[in-house]
Amino acid sequence: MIDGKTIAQTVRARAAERAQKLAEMGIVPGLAVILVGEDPASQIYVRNKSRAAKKVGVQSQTIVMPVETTEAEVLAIVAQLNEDAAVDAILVQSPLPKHIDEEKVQEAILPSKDVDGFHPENIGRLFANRAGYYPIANTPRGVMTLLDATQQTLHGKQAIVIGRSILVGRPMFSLLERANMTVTLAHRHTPRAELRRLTQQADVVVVATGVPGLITGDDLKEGATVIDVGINRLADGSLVGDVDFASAEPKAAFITPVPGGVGPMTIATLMQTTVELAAVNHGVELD
Ligand SMILES: NC(=O)C1=CN([C@@H]2O[C@H](COP(=O)(O)OP(=O)(O)OC[C@H]3O[C@@H](n4cnc5c(N)ncnc54)[C@H](OP(=O)(O)O)[C@@H]3O)[C@@H](O)[C@H]2O)C=CC1
Ligand SMILES: Nc1nc(=O)c2c([nH]1)NC[C@@H]1CN(c3ccc(C(=O)N[C@@H](CCC(=O)O)C(=O)O)cc3)C=[N+]21
Repeated sequence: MIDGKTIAQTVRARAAERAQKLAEMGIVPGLAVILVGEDPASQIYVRNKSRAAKKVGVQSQTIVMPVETTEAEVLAIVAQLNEDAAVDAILVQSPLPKHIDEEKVQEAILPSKDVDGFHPENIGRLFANRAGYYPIANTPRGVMTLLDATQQTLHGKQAIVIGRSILVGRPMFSLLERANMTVTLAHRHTPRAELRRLTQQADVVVVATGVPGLITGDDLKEGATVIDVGINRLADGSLVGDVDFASAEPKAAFITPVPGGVGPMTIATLMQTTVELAAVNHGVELD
């Protein structure tokens, strides 16, 4: 079992240390989160994020807007936060209500404050494997930290990423490719039988679809590493991932639970990125 909570704690402690260093220079890392409407996964995220920010020494504010908010109103808030020197990092919760063009909002955020790494400029840098600092989406970045913690060799091995969103799947693909893995990117058009054939060959399986129980033990190779990104709230109120944990766990060498796996890592990595952006934006070099 990959203990996301413990690894997240280590990342958070390191972020707190760096935030402390910045505080000594009079710099308090600032994070602004915009939440429009009510998405269950986003609400969990917002709640846990505020708690973590307090512990790390990040000044966080959450701007909650009703579901009928217009695109112009969201863009106006983004413009205001872009100008605000106390804000180093801006996060607009995804998904936005359907009447708002999400891409337009993502492109309105200054690339230097783009804590999700959604801006095409930052995505392009990641995809092109550019050197230098730029923000990378926190969930896939956190997954790389979890994989690191398993201390296995990734290069030359096979990985499959299921799901291709800009939030998880696409940056995950780039990061695994950057680790010199051979990566397959699967999605809704991947035929079920083919998906199974591909996952059965993979050393690392990352599932980010929002489909509970999509991957079971029968889909996996013996000794695979299974990363379950999915967060699904069932009718009975329980929280489950996209992997059928009971059947997958005996087959896997390493597996992340839900809750307690990727979720806490996302939060910790968000704190890490916020502190990094604060340093970069103030021209401070952190060790
Ligand atoms: N733990 C964490 O920190 C985080 C968890 N999440 C969770 O991860 C999940 C995915 O999030 P996100 O990427 O934003 O979701 P999206 O809905 O944006 O994307 C889902 C992706 O899964 C693919 N997909 C859907 N159904 C299937 C299927 N049956 N077979 C293969 N592929 C499929 C879709 O394919 P197509 O492109 O063809 O439509 C799409 O690419 C959600 O449960 C979300 O709540 C998200 C972010 C962080
Ligand atoms: N712009 C944007 N960036 C995101 O990164 C983003 C987003 N929008 N929209 C929603 C999804 C979802 N997401 C989660 C992060 C952490 C937990 C989390 O903390 N999970 C814990 C908590 C469980 C609980 O509290 O019950 C766990 O899995 O153990 C959940 C969900 C980030 N997302």
